[in-house]
Amino acid sequence: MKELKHINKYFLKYKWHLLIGVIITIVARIFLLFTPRYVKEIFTVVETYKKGLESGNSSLQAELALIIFYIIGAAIIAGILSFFMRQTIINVSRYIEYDLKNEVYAHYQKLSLNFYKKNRTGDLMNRISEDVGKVRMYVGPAIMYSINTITLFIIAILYMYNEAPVLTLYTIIPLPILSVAIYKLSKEIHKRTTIVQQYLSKLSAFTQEAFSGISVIKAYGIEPQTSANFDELSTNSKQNQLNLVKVEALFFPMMILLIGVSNLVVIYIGGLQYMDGRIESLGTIAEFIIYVNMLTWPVATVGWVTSIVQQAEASQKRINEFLKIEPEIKNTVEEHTAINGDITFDKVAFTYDDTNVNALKDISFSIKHGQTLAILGKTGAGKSTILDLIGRLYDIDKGSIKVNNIEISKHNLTDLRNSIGYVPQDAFLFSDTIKNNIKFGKEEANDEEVIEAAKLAHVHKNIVKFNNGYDTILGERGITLSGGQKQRISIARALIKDPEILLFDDCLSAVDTETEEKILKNLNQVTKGKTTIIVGHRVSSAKNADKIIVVEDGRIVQEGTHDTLVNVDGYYKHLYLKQLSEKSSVNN
Ligand SMILES: Nc1ncnc2c1ncn2[C@@H]1O[C@H](COP(=O)(O)OP(=O)(O)OP(=O)(O)O)[C@@H](O)[C@H]1O
Repeated sequence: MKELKHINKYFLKYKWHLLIGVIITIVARIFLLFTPRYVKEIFTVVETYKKGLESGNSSLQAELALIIFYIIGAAIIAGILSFFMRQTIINVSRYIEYDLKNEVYAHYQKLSLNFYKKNRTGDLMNRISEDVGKVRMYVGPAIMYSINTITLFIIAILYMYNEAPVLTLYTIIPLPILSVAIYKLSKEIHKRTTIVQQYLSKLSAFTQEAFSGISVIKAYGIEPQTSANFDELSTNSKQNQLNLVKVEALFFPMMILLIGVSNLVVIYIGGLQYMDGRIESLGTIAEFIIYVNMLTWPVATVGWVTSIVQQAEASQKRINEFLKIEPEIKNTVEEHTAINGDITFDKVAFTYDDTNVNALKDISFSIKHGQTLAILGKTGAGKSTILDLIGRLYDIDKGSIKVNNIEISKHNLTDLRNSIGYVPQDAFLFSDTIKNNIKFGKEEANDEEVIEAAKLAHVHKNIVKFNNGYDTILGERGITLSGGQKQRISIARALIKDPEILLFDDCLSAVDTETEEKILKNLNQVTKGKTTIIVGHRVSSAKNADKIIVVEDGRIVQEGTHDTLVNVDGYYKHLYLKQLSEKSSVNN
């Protein structure tokens, strides 16, 4: 129960709902327990009548009618109260499920990128859905059935003991056996459920990845292998489900057997006692048979509830594992910090935790507010890493990064990120309209602003050609768009934000050089007064920059402007000449 302590704060939040639920449950059980007593009453009335103590038939009918009326009345009241019992306790479990899901989701969002690299998406999804669902079972049904059992047990045993103490003893003897048997069975069910759960987790992680990468799977024609892998996983999953069903199937037969045995005990011992005259009325035996049947299910639920609690504990443990993870990147400054866009890197070194790749070894440069910096270099040189560090997606190991002459860790993290318009290398679009994808950069933007941003990113003409224009829904990851269109929508998203700092990570790689020139020309206008960093592989995207740096293996190997760098031997001049000759060969 250590892990489930986490839920206590929610119990406290909904304490009044729960208290009302508990009271209703108790009252409902009291009404339910009227039935066996009235059944005994019926026997007594009939027996008394038969003994000829009653004077007339009509009185017997009237008395029986009254008792039946009471039984029906008590059953209706117990039914109505049971409805409200569920409406309170089960509703609370749904509220807590909702709160817990939101808590986990909000926490996921705070966690750093490293967390997402270390954990598979399917696993994250499972913990927020399946595991939270299991914890709900503890919050709702487990608590409801426990109160139910305790109340029913106390009241019923009191009534029974009062009526026939010895018979009570014999009646309840089989119940602990039932409880222990169900507990053992539930434990086995739990063990097998955990295995089923693990396989479901693997299956959903696999499926999620396969569908995200469906275009690659199709392009490589590896559907048969993927299907075979899926088949293997789902066969294992099915086998485990069958193993589970086998033990689950024992549950009801075992209960029916024990109820049968208990009934026989009541009839046999009750019969003997009736013959001995220790029990006055046969009604007592009927009453006890109803008690036995009423108590069997709650007693069985003791084992079942124990298993629910164990499962919830295991699930909450998995949830807590994630909730305990502290975000690596923390906002340490609550007050707002102004950002105008001066950026300085001083001897920055950075190693990715998960791969141990020392991506940046010694990077120093500075760029003033309103200037443009271009970063070039071979693939894997560390260019994207530099951009990620400006947005503080990771914290550096050595050196310092300052924005506005203040260490970035001393900036309010939200302000820092809000001041950045970032266009990633891999444009990600949500399954939503084009308009909303662009407005993602500025939710309150109006249609004119959206169109303006799309025009600047040179994608407006493409969008209006779609039947639904800006309201065109994009498939998952925008698969209905070309790579270049996706990149340009991603650029529009950054531009509409009108941020102080614009970071373009090789975001024109999928557009032709002609469109690139047009976009760059537009960018020249928009980026006036903003600090802009363009990462690329083409000289065309760097030549107008105020400063160019060439990165190689995590270090700056060249620094200058286009005019200075084309005159020095090195990567930039080489690239320039190569791209110049490619261009002239295309023109010829
Ligand atoms: N998220 C990450 N986790 C671990 N290692 C990473 C991660 N991103 C990049 N790396 C590694 O860090 C090094 C620098 O990568 P980076 O993406 O910064 O290079 P780049 O210059 O932008 O390359 P490209 O031009 O291909 O985009 C590479 O060796 C890469 O494998």
